[in-house]
Amino acid sequence: MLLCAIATRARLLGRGKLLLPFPRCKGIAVNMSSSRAAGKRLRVLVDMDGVLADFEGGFLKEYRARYPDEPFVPLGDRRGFWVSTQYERLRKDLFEKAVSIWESKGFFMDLEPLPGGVEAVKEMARMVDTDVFICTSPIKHYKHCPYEKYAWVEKHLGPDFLDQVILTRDKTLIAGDLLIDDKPDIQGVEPTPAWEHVLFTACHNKHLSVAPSQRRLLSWSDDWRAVLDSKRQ
Ligand SMILES: O=c1ccn([C@@H]2O[C@H](COP(=O)(O)O)[C@@H](O)[C@H]2O)c(=O)[nH]1
Ligand SMILES: [Mg+2]
Repeated sequence: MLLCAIATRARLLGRGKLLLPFPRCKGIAVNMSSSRAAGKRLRVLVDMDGVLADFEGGFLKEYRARYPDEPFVPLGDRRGFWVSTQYERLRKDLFEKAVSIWESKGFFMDLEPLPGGVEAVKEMARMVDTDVFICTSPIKHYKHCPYEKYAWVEKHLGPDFLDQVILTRDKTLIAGDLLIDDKPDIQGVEPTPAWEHVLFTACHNKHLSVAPSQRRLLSWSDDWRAVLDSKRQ
């Protein structure tokens, strides 16, 4: 109620910022960027690995360079989200070898952008009434990964985009209208996340049949603009 009253009396400033009109609050900006507060803004959460950055391709290239004599899984044979689990099935000790690749310095930084992803996110960010965030899970071996994820965003999307980065190991806690993500089952402590999960097609999930209610984005050449429009009121 109090917030409503404040919001009604406040003057809207630019992108979701309210400047309180009360003398004692002069100059205090309150962040009202949530779609609920602003009424009609669309909030899109975009995953990074497997959606913007080529995790699978980068992994296979590095793994083959480091372990040229070991068996490997061609991208066409990838099944299941966890690379490490499939390698472990190939041979037990390959689990650790797989993990050693993404725990290495430079792995996340050097991932190639997936075709069209950076351009799509930049375009989304320019759309009216649209907020876009990069929502990505860091690995627990935190020495390089979190830093390099920020560095990747700065390099490919620009320094202004650093404000839009959300690092979390539980995406169910993040509020948004859409989550574009290649992981088929996104679970966490929140049983009913606010977002609709749009499954981004990747080598490991392309064989899965999805529930009739679930939507897929086949690539960034697919009609992502229509998916966003379908969520606008
Ligand atoms: O076998 C694997 C494959 C990937 N990972 C890590 O999981 C996250 C996935 O993040 P998303 O935000 O869901 O894309 C990423 O940090 C990978 O490095 C893993 O731990 N094991
Ligand atoms: Mg992913």
